[in-house]
Amino acid sequence: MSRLRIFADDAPDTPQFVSSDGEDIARELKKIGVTFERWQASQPIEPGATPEQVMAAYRADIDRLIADNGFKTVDVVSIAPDNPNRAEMRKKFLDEHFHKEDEVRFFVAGAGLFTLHVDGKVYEIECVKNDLIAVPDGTTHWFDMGPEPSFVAIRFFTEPDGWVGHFTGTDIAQKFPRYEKGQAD
Ligand SMILES: CSCCC(=O)/C(O)=C/O
Ligand SMILES: [Fe+2]
Ligand code: NI
Repeated sequence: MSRLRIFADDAPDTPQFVSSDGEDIARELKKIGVTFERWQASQPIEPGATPEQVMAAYRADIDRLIADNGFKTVDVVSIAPDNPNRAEMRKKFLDEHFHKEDEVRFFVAGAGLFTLHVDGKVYEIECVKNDLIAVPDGTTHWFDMGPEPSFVAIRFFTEPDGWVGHFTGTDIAQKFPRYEKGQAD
């Protein structure tokens, strides 16, 4: 089940808000310009499936999102717990950064932890299969797939270069909870 926790950015031990209700999560995130929707990831995909398999299975959803939003690039992050590069892949997103475009991700299997840092608050979102999240450009955040990652996410980019992260150099991400779970579905 997806879950949102909201903290003050100087109080990582004390969440001010906790909910796994989809409408609660969408309402709270809308206040900071984030879209959160639960879709239907209808095609069975296993973490570790190839990008080609994922793209083929979700072609209709991908084409609709591209047509509606003008995305220029689509890719897939698909990782199973036994991936030999998992520690390196996890590290890539663990520190606070932002993007110069919206971050649009559709989880079609497994789970991961997005944490957003906005106006003195920290929004920790466990995203699971079926969740679509769109984070506005410039929002500082980090993402933890956990020590035994297990998820598949389709990523949509408006820039032709795909994923480009701008790191802020802060240590805030190290003060907030990491993702200790693997699979959530
Ligand atoms: C959930 S997809 C992998 C993480 C990612 O693309 C990103 O931008 C994290 O901040
Ligand atoms: Fe990101
Ligand atoms: Ni990022």
